[in-house]
Amino acid sequence: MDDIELEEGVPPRANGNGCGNGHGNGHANGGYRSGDLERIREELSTALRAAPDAVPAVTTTVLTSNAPAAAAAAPRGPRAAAISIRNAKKSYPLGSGVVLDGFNMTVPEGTIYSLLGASGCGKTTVLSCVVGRRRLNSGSVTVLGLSPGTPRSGMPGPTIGYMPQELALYGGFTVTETLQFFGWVAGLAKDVVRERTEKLLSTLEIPTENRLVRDLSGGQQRRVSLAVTLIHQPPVIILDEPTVGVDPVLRQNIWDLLLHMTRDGHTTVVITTHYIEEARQADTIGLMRQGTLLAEDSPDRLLARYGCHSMEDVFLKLSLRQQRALAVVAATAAAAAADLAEADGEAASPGTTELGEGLDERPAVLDDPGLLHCKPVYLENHNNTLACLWKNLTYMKRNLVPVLFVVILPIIQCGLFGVTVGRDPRDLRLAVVNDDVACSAAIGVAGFPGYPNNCTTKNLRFLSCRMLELIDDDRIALEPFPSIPSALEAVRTGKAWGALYFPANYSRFLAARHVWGRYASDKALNHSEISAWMDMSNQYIGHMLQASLSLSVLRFTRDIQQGCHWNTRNTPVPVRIMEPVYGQLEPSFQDFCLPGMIVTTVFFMALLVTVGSILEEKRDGLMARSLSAGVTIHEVLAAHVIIQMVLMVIAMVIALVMLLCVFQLSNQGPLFWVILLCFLQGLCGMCLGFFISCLCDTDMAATYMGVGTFFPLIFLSGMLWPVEGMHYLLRSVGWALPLTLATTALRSIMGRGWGIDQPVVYLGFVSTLVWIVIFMSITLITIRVQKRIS
Ligand SMILES: Nc1ncnc2c1ncn2[C@@H]1O[C@H](COP(=O)(O)OP(=O)(O)OP(=O)(O)O)[C@@H](O)[C@H]1O
Repeated sequence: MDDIELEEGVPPRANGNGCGNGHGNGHANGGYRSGDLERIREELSTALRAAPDAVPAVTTTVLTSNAPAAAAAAPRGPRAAAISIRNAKKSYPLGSGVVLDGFNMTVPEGTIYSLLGASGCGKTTVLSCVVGRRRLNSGSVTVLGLSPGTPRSGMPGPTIGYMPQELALYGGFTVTETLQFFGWVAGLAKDVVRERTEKLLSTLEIPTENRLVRDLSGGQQRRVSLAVTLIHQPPVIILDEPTVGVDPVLRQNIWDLLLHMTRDGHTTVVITTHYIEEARQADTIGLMRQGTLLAEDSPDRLLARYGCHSMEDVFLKLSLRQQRALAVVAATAAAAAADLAEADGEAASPGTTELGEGLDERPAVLDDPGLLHCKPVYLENHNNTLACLWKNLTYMKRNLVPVLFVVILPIIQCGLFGVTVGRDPRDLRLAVVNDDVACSAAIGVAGFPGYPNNCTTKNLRFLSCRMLELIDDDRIALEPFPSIPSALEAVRTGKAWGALYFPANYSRFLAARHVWGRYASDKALNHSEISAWMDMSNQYIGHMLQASLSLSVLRFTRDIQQGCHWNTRNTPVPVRIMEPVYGQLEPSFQDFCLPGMIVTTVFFMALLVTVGSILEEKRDGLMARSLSAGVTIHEVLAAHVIIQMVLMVIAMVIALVMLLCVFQLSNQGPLFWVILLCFLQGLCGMCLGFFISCLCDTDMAATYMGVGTFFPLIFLSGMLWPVEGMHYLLRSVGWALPLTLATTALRSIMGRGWGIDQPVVYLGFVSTLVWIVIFMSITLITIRVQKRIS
């Protein structure tokens, strides 16, 4: 196994940046054997155990603005491991391949550790596991002796200051508001935040005037992000590429600041950077490639060990070595796989395990009560919800769109509903052919003689004209036609919705029909009938015209009976329509739609505003940063619930005022139950909004989900059509949905005046509450699952 050629054919670098045969690590021909690796390992272990300063010493410097760091090494004894990662393995559920593959890393307490590696090698993954944002598939991470993510570890939270790679700032906040929020979350007093803000702004050269973060340059924004990380002076600071896009002088300032902070040995910094040479200021450099740590040691020792003049060359050398090892492993027979894997492991991470072994896993500070500020911060900050509430309010102050949306949308929606839906169609044309009498000119004008004292077949006249007068109202416009074919042609060509025909001597035969009753002749019966041809292509208009004609006939019959002093109960249809128990004799479609309209408005308004505000927070890692700072997801949700509830109440009040006061739509029931049910429906919409924003990361995905739920809920809720009219399978689905029973309950409250004691009403409340619990539960479960698999 030792004979495996690990670096055959790699030419030694001849120029100044190349590596010589440094410290026994390489052969003159550039070839390395796993035996060499073994030797390197042993040397490192021996050195580590023999020398008291074997572990990277703390570099101290004075913080001077615009001055290069005067790094004065102060040799110190072995350090406790502030961060220790052992045999970490990690892959993403939706990612391709293994990201961390047996990764080991040891960060001595009170030092700066610079993690270097190519893009995509897994640096951010390592850091996010350290701060407790993600979990390893296997292996262990300890920070100050505790596992991040465990209860009371303070991680995520104030123990660690984490500057993520993405900006993760509220663009609509000023710099001071940003620091105020994160200071508040960290539990700092206002004056402490103010004092530290001043110092950080001056050190990091951030513009002090009250500029919005989004109006700063990219570099300035990154410095604000760094200031947010440092504001609470955490014992462990994790910085993911803090110097990207920063001017070299300022970059040095940032390093000076980090060196200054670690000077007393109580603050530990892990930093990733693309500027390899700047990493030489770190106490320890970890070189990472393809999910494993190739080496970790002080910069000088790395250079000396590999005989290189620059860190780039050390990295190149180790990378080639790893590549060779991996190639050999891939090409070797399966029988030797176990041995090869061992060789590969040795080649891939020389010295890392030994370095780790040389350190005490349990931080010394945990046994030293004098070093309180190095202990994990077990803050239980009950102010987080308040801080999030303040943040949401400040955000709303800067983004009035959601507020305007909540105020204006109900006005527009209810206004449009009031003026469009449910209003009876007007001026529907009916073609009339009257062969009875020539009253066409008098249609719509009360110009006929009254009923005679003695109503007989002979002296009852103009009955067709009286009938037409009773038909005519705002909804129907009668138009005379000379003949049946011409009237039918008008219907066929869409000029009229129907045609009516009064036969010759209609008045006389109708009088005979009334006077003679069951003795009336067939001729009298035939000639006393009106013929009607309707255009039924529009169901609502067709039915409305038919109903209007039938009602007119009834009214007309009563009119004759009253005019002639006959018994008014002798009607052609022996059904007496009494005053309705609930509603009106001619119910309006508007009244039918109204409850569904209110419920859906409140429900979907709350859903939209919730999804919008949470996605806004998730975008650019904003929420992730708050969570890393110690805010819990429950606190984030609680702050949103409070704000959304206020917005919802405003929207609901506007909607109800518009519908009930402005348009005077009818509500027979107690307003209290109407308001409470609407409020709960809003809450229900909000909870569905939470669920959607948990599932979706982009506005587009959320829009698809929102629209995808809108239409099924509208159609199945019974808002547009009675649920009783649906297919029986759909009916059961419809009743189970969040809006259906609530709409039915509201309809019963508003239309029948029922209270909570009626099953239909309280079932609406129960169903809404059950859906709130369901949406909240699946949201929390989703959050947990996402956390587990992230
Ligand atoms: N959420 C995720 N789902 C799936 N794959 C992911 C996810 N996050 C990262 N990866 C993948 O994991 C690998 C390591 O990513 P990571 O961000 O840790 O690399 P990095 O070294 O920090 O890169 P860079 O220097 O460019 O930021 C990459 O291949 C990346 O595509």
